[in-house]
Amino acid sequence: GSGKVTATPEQGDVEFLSPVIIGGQTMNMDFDSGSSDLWVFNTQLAAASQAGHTNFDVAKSTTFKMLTGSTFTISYGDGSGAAGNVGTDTVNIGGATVTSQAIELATAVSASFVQDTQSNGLVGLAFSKLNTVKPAQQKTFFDNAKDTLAMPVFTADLRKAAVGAYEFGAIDSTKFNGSLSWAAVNTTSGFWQFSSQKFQVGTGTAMNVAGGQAIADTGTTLMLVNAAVVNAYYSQVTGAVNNQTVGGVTFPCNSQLPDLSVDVGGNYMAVVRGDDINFAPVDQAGTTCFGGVQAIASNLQIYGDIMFKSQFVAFNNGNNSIGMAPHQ
Ligand SMILES: N#Cc1c(N)n[nH]c1N1CCCC1
Repeated sequence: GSGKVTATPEQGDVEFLSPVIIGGQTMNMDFDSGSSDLWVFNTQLAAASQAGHTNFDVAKSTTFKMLTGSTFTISYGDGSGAAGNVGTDTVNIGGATVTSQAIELATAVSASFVQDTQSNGLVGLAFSKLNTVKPAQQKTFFDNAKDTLAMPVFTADLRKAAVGAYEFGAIDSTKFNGSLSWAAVNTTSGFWQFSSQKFQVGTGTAMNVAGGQAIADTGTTLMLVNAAVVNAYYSQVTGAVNNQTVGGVTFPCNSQLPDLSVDVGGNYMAVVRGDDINFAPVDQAGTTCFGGVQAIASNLQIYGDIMFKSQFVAFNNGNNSIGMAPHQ
């Protein structure tokens, strides 16, 4: 079969939320191709952490089973994290169903998750080797579902300030222009990682990023790239400054931003629209804006939602490849 759900952007496209039915309870969750734990807000959490959230209630599920002795602890690159215990239940995402999916029940979550009351947990869609459950590591929803899907794929169709979709088991070719360009994925790191060794600012010449690698990460809001890319890009933007106070490059909100093209697997240049790189104002007057492309001090670049807003992306675990094409 296959399963399709909406992907609804939060204010400012900070993240995208999708409905997941767990033991008959519908939870709006953040699908994250950069991590591999499925964890939920639930009634074990302190009342102050539960406030404003939809909280999964084990007692209301007739199919939930505790995995006695199992725990999870996850921390993300932005310093946020969650920890708790684990059970299994039936998970239905748009019709794609797994009957015994590990459900990680947070007993502690960091402040940024508590404050984000629209999100009630994460669905990790990276490779299961990154799952944090102990003593026995658990599989992701996609790993559990893939053999029952018509095709071992899922796709991300994320749209700027508009409702998009995640689909499991099918590739909807009406959603992208032309045909998908496929790149080999190196699964060693547990991420959807591919070679990305070139970039181009606007209509300029293509430049090299030595040893450039990138991961496709729906759980990251921005695009975190090599400092050489950041410098080359913002050198073309009048008034762009590296603003330590706000923690990255800002520029005048009325800037005409160039597109940024990045190499995917050596045979496709994914064009990220300049308009999408104007992420958000940092001041009340809306005169200074924060860039959607920022530097990361590592060779592993993180292509997050800023890229997904320009590119339809297919994740293929059949032959471990990633397909991209401009949105239709
Ligand atoms: N940082 C970070 C991060 C990432 N690289 N992928 N997903 C992330 N998060 C999911 C929820 C909070 C952060």
